[in-house]
This record gives sequence, structure tokens and C-alpha cells, in this order.
Amino acid sequence: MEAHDAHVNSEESENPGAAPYGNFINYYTFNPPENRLSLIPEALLQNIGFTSGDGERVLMLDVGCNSGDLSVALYKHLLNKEACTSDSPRQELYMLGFDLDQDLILRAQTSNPFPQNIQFIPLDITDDTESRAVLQAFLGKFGCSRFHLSTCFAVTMWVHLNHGDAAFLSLLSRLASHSEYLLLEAQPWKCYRSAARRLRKLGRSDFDHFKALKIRGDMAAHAREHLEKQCSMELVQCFGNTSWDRSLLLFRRQ
Ligand SMILES: C[S@@+](CC[C@H](N)C(=O)[O-])C[C@H]1O[C@@H](n2cnc3c(N)ncnc32)[C@H](O)[C@@H]1O
Repeated sequence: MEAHDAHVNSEESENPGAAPYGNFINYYTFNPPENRLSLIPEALLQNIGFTSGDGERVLMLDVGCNSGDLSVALYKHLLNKEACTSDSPRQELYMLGFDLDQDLILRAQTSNPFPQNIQFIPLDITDDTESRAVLQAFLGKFGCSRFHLSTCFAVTMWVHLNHGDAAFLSLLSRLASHSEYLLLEAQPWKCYRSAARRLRKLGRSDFDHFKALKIRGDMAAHAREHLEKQCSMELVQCFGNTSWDRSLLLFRRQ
């Protein structure tokens, strides 16, 4: 069985009908944080010029953070270990994670090991007014105009399927406008077909926008094209492909 099929089958077994936004309640039992972390260098922040260990404030945003497992694991992964003398982070590394699912956010808040440094809030990124206000308010507290690094893992397909082409592009535009660097994992097109098929099997109507989508095919290439041509971002690195055949692409503001 191919890795992708394993992924499809495991997501199928999670009763996706109850998770039309990808808000799987036990996501990390079938896609543990290590699958992505193993591709991301621990020194990523230093490599891109942000050294929170020197007292510089570094702000991260995690979009669609689910129950926060990957957010917290990534936070620990990127913490400059040399500048830490104990388990508690002494660095000025802050993270905001958000998700539209309030129950998942409650779980993330309850199990948050670093509430001084990591904040989890409920937010729907497709709500333009609310998300702009909330993200700007968070940045404003730190006197920053952008997040140093935003991450968006496995979210683009759910926004695209539920809200259509325009929402897919505006998600990318919004992330670009709020970020110096953006680490993006866009689901490939085969995942879209699987997600739509699963809902049909359950006797539910197709995702509202699936058949009408004009942006289809190589989703990573579409995302890259939009970010580079419309959002003044450039691809700086690809960290390789996950076992689910998804690439992790790092973009930076030009
Ligand atoms: C497949 S999970 C990925 C979770 C996490 N990013 C990861 O890769 O480990 C997709 C997440 O995106 C969230 N999501 C989907 N649409 C969203 C939206 N419009 N705004 C915020 N979160 C959203 C879902 O609730 C779900 O938790």
C-alpha cells in the first residue's frame, strides 16, 4: 500500500463526515508531529536570521492548529536549545495557534505546556474582518507588523473545498501579508478527490465547491505561483516530502 493510500484509509476510518473542515478529533494518532518535524531543521529560525536566544522577540503563527500537538512540538523543536537552561523557555519565542474548532482549541489550551509563550485561540481564517483584527491585535502587543514565521500545515484543501477558489487564494494572500516567512504544506489534488469521495460514501452531498474548482492539479505549484506573482513572496527552500507525499515549502517576503 502506498503512503498516500495509508493516509486516505486512515482518514476514512476517522468518520470524516463529522470533520468536514479537517477538524479530526484524533488527528495526531494517524499523523504524528514527527512526520513533519523530521523534515524541518531544528536551526530553522537561526538559519533564516531570527535568534530569539539573543533576546530578540520572534513571533510565530500556526494556522489551523487542531489540538495543538504539532504546534507545541514545533515550538520545542525550534527553541534554541543552547540558550535554554531548563525545560521552561527563557527565550522570547512566542507562538499564536488558532483553529476554527472550539473543542480542539479547548484541548490545545488545556494541554499547553508553555502558556506564557504559546497562545491558542478559536478563529476562522476565512472570516476576513475578524482574522485581520485578531492577528493585528496580537502583533500589536509585541510592536511587530508581521509574524517572523507562519506555518500552515494541511489546511489549504479544507478552506478550498469548503469555500472555493477565491478563498484558497485569499488564504495565501492573507498569510503572506502577515508573515516574513511562510512554511506551507498544501495537500495534493489526490487528497481532494479522496475527501470528496468520502463524503459521497456517507451519503452526504459533495463539498459545495469541489466540482466548480478551477484551481486543480498541482496544488503546491498553484500556491507557489500565487505567492510569487501576487504576494511578493519567493520560494527559498523545499524541505522534502512527508510520508503522505506532501512537500513542505518555505517562502520569504521579497
Ligand atoms: C487536517 S487538520 C491539520 C492540523 C494541523 N495543522 C496539522 O497539520 O497537524 C486541518 C485543521 O484546519 C482547521 N481548519 C480548517 N478550516 C479552517 C479555517 N477556515 N480556519 C481555521 N482553521 C481551519 C481544522 O479545524 C483542522 O483542525
